[in-house]
Amino acid sequence: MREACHEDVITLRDLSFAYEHKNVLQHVNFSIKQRDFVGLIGSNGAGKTTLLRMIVGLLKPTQGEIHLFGEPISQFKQWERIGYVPQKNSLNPLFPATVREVVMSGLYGKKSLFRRIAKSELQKCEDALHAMSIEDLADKRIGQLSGGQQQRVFLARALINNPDLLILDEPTVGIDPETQEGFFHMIKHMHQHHHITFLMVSHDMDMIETYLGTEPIERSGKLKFYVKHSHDIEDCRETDLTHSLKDLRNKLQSTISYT
Ligand SMILES: Nc1ncnc2c1ncn2[C@@H]1O[C@H](COP(=O)(O)OP(=O)(O)OP(=O)(O)O)[C@@H](O)[C@H]1O
Repeated sequence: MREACHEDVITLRDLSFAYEHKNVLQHVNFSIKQRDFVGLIGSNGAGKTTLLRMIVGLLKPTQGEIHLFGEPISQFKQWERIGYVPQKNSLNPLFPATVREVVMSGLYGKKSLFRRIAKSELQKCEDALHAMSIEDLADKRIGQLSGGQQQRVFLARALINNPDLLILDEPTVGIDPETQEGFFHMIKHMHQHHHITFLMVSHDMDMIETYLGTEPIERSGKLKFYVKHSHDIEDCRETDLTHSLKDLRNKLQSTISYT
């Protein structure tokens, strides 16, 4: 069971980044504590995706430090604690994998792709498919799915390790408003009941202001950080992720369209 505490999950110290000679981020300082929900806002080109890519180790800062769960990123090895859903438009729609293969790939991390897959790992995959209500899509090619369905596949992939931290880069871009609403219900539920820490880039100011308040807690250049801390959550009972999401899914299906 995850404990509510004040451990820093992400610490950014004096972080700067430049692509060749173009400065994108300068002297960013911010920390995210366990079970915070952080909304990262900024105009196009402000450096939001660049920041997320540094946090998940895909880009190296030009200057400054990143700590993950208290460890310098260069020494951090527990990548299964972090689920990352990149921006939809950075994916290749012709990728020739099935939904199940994409979700399973979330388990591999930095381990070999060619090792034997254990029964327990197959079960984790089925649970993640089930939680996102996409069991019936498991054998379809990812490229054949709608934008909303693809986002659920990538969320299932990010959830397969039961992560402590979920990093989402504009998860609802290109998705219709009703599906967006269902999606936000779901991630709020995951935040409140599953003690997951969230870092989410979004342009949806309605959702950000409704859940995280109207004032950013921190500004850095063109970036604004909106935060809901764990102690602001009224009801934070923890329940089993798969079953709880199934319940939520049933409730949502009876009120709004969720596909
Ligand atoms: N691989 C790259 N090489 C050079 N410049 C890049 C590269 N990727 C991004 N940039 C530039 O860096 C800046 C920040 O890009 P980034 O994608 O981080 O912005 P963003 O805030 O996520 O924008 P958006 O809201 O449009 O997704 C932009 O000016 C972009 O053109």
